[in-house]
Amino acid sequence: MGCVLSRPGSSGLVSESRDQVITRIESNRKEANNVSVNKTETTEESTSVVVAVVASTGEEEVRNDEAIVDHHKEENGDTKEKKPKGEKKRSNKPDPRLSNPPKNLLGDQVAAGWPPWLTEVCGEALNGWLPRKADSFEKIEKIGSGTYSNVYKARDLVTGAIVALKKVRCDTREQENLKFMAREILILRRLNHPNVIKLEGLVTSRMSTSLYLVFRYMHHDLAGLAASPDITFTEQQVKCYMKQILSGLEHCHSRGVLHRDIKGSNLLIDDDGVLRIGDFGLATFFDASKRQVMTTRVVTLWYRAPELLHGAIEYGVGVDLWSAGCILAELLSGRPILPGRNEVDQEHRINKLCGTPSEEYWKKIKRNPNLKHANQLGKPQFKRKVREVFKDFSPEALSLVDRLLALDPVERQTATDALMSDFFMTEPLACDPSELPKYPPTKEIDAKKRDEEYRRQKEARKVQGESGRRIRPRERAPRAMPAPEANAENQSNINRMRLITHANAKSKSEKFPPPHQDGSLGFQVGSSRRLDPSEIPFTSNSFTATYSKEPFQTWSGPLAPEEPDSTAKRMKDINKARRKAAKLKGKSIVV
Ligand SMILES: Nc1ncnc2c1ncn2[C@@H]1O[C@H](COP(=O)(O)OP(=O)(O)OP(=O)(O)O)[C@@H](O)[C@H]1O
Repeated sequence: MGCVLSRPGSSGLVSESRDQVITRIESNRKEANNVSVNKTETTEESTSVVVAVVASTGEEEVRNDEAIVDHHKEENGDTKEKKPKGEKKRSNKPDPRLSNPPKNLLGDQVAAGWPPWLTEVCGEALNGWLPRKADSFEKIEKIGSGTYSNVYKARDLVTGAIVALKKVRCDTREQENLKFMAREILILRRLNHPNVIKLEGLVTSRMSTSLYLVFRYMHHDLAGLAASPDITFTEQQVKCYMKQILSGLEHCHSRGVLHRDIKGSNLLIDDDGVLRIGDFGLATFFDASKRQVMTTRVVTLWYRAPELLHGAIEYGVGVDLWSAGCILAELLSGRPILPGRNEVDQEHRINKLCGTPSEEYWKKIKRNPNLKHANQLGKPQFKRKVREVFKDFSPEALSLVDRLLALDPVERQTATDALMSDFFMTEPLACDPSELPKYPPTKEIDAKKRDEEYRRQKEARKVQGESGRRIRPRERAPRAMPAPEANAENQSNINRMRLITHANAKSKSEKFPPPHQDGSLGFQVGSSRRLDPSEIPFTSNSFTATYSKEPFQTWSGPLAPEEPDSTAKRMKDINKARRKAAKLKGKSIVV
């Protein structure tokens, strides 16, 4: 790439001046327009791109050594750029539905170093940015693994900052996948709030098919902290976390974004106690004033609102508030409150806790008329028991939990209303994030590593003929565990469904602990007894309920990267799994 200048006094990122960018763009425009999406990585670019394949943690990764350029021309989500004189004014009006940006803008972006496939799917989200190059970061270790991404801790060699690099799988043949990745980027660029993870930049190059999202490094996630046997939260700390979650949600909702996957492992926390909502992979734009049909296949099962389980295709902020209510009750009680094994079980648990939905409720929710819905007639009737089950919570906490877990989404009100509730206004007030304890690393992946190490040691002992059973630390006092993953609308979730199906043939679409592995819920491994919320010994003041001494397992996603696969094959797998599940359940399922 052409001239690269450092900008003194900036955040340390290396950038070009506007004139240089314009000159370079003009001189490269012709060449850029000839760049084809299908060119191979080894094609030589006039802008001195060197492509190297490096081995890292067993997987092959494409690393490009293109010149480093990246700057945020706008810190506050303002993507407007001044146009050179004489150039026709283009409308950069944001398009939530990712409609095509003007062709000449795409050309400029390719010239600026973005790969054409990326400009095609999310040109608008790239506005005002230039790509960072991969060799301006040094990978330290793998810290997370999601359905369609691997996350690495890395050092930004330009600024020295420690960052998280989320490597997303970008198969340019899979348009659906690209579309959802693009939506995540676009949404992240619209958001700017201390309690929402900020997309700091993108690492790619014109000829690259890989893409890294750069985020501030976050040391913990709430699922990891909550699952740690050594950590108990005080009410002040719970308030502090909840305040941050709700403030982040308030911002998302005010910008027309529904997160649709609020759960502990997506609530990232740094060493200063600041919580940021992360993983916008299932998020979507919404407009409360318009009717908008959306998928119900969102939100991890345990945190999924009843209207989604009931097939509502029109919904709003209530889905995130329900999840927030589940988290609040979980933090106060020390364990997940609605750990369903599948959708039917989840609905049943909700009914037992929140009461059977009324006729009014069914009239209100807008369900997909083309889908078969379970007949509600003849189902067991339950009375709402939220106030009984959580009777040990403080009155203010109970009142907020009761409101957030309302069956009618309208009654859940808004994040702003929740923030104004007595829970946050009465003593003990939320502590400041900086007053939260400094915790050792407690991510889900750390728990998984501990489990792997334990298994390795156990194997080694077996080989040595040692018979005595030692108790590993997490067996001593297991608490809330990270939840199973949701399935969802996008390809990544279709992939997820495939993996889940492989993991548990009985599962129609979810990954959940099978009965014999339900030790996490307070019962022995080997027991198939279900835990009813009413059986949980909740304590509101000490948050130190007694827990099972049995080992537990995390179920929040495969650690191994997925194999490349074709959409057709995936769909075949999914349909096969669905048929199998239907057979097992003895009824037909609408595919
Ligand atoms: N900014 C960050 N700092 C530190 N760790 C992070 C950061 N972002 C993500 N992680 C870790 O990586 C994991 C996976 O990230 P993320 O949830 O964004 O990916 P995903 O592919 O969408 O995952 P999933 O399939 O679970 O939804 C997280 O659970 C978290 O532990």
